[in-house]
Amino acid sequence: MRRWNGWGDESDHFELSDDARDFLRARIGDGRPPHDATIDEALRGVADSRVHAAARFDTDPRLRLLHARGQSFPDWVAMKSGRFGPVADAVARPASHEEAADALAEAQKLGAIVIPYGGGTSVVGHLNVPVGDRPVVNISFERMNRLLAFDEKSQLATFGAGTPGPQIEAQLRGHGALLGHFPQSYEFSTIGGWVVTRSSGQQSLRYGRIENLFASGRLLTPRGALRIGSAPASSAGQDLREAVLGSEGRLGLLTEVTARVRRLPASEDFHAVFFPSWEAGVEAARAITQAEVPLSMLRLSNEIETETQLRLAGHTELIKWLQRYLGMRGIAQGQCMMVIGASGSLGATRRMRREALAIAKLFHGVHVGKAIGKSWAKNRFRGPLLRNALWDAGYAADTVETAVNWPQATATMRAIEAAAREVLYADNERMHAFTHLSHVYRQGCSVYSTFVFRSTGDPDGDMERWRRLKARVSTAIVEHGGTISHQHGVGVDHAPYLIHEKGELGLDLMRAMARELDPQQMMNPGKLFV
Ligand SMILES: Cc1cc2nc3c(=O)[nH]c(=O)nc-3n(C[C@H](O)[C@H](O)[C@H](O)COP(=O)(O)OP(=O)(O)OC[C@H]3O[C@@H](n4cnc5c(N)ncnc54)[C@H](O)[C@@H]3O)c2cc1C
Repeated sequence: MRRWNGWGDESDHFELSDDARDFLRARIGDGRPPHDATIDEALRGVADSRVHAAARFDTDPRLRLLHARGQSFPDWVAMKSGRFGPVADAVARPASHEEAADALAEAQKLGAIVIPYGGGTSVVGHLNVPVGDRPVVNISFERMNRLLAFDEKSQLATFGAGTPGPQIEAQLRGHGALLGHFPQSYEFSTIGGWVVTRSSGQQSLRYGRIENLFASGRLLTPRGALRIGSAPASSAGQDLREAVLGSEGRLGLLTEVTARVRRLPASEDFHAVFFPSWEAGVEAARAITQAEVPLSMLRLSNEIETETQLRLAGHTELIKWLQRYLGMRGIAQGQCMMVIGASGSLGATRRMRREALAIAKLFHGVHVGKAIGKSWAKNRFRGPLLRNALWDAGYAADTVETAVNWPQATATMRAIEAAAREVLYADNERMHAFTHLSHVYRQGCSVYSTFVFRSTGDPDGDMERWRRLKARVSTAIVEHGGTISHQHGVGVDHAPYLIHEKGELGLDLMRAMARELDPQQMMNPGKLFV
């Protein structure tokens, strides 16, 4: 069963080894283990529903609670403390496009606000329930989780919008196909959620971001249904798929998604390369990308992330061997790890790897073989479980991400980390901040930073710290010309910064589109823009 107040399945744990605990203690001090609320305590805070249970809506308090939050830092503090804040008055769980249309019509009759719910993995407050006089309902897509159509010749697959990653790939495998969209939240996030948040998977270098995979879909707006996209390409005016991508539930319910799929690759492998410095690694990443080596992924960790990953992974013997080997090859302090992935036919995979490694060598990259890459691939969806273990040990964690042009990559990374560290100086506390580049483009790359700090032991104290952190790092991002989000979307947490990239007129255009399709402003108000 999925954890109600954390990440992952309840049976799935990521233990912090003694070495990992020592490492954190040395970096930021002893953690302060929290006192978490039980679900019964949390349920006591759920207000009575303001709507009567109706054909499509269930008012069960537990169900409402389980749909009330995502995975952002404020969501975690709310779930862990049991102080959820407002929850929706009812939840509908349609099993088809038609049932979703009925639920939307019923919500309209109730004069309710609708918050669409995919997998609940939002990390920016997309699912927050607003306070106000209007009732609020969740329309959740968890029952719309099937492959509905498969067009072998066109390589198109249509899914119910609530289909999560593993179910997508399992159903496609039977047709010898794959989608190849692997966000780290893959186990729980859904294809509908991916489209409306403009998600990016770990192997987007080969498979593309969700905007490249989204061929067409069905959108139920309060003003009626829209079919979007279909032809392989079109010059017939503006592409309405672009309006749906990133719409964050503001335009309506995306009920079905037709995605461009591929044949399953015959071979796939991941290799690790170590660089003597971050700067060498970034230049190698840029050179490999601009040489258009068709890798499936490339991820470069900075010095601190490299050390943190190796220490928290707990493979003591492998790491000793690695350090001896790297030492002999002249790589010691400041080492940065790059993981590259290649997928395709056996021959193509080998060729890509050879080409990438040859370029890496020009920047003094040392190839250390498959073991680390293999372990990264095996554990790539397990990383977020660490957040549970950190929390239990008294440490809080959060992340930010952006994308910038290549010349800004290093300065942005350093500025984000410096801003995060400065936040805690006033409290006489230390921040453990580390970064990687994981999505690379010819023009630039994403920059993804993680922060670990000691919990204050008090939900209000943690939130106060987080607000300062979020404000400082978001400001550092916009000052460096970065987007406020490369992959997580806007929600409420990033909304104040959207103006920097869209401008007033651009925001007006977005608001106008929502007004046109949703005149009663019932669809997820307060998210993306106000
Ligand atoms: C541990 C972790 C790792 C993550 N890693 C990545 C990553 O690698 N890449 C990445 O891109 N993101 C990542 N995310 C962020 C998150 O998974 C994505 O934003 C994801 O796309 C959200 O999908 P979801 O189905 O969970 O949507 P939800 O969280 O349920 O909803 C997100 C927003 O979409 C709306 N929505 C959802 N479904 C529909 C629908 N069918 N119609 C209309 N509106 C809808 C909701 O109203 C809400 O506004 C991560 C999150 C976590 C917690």
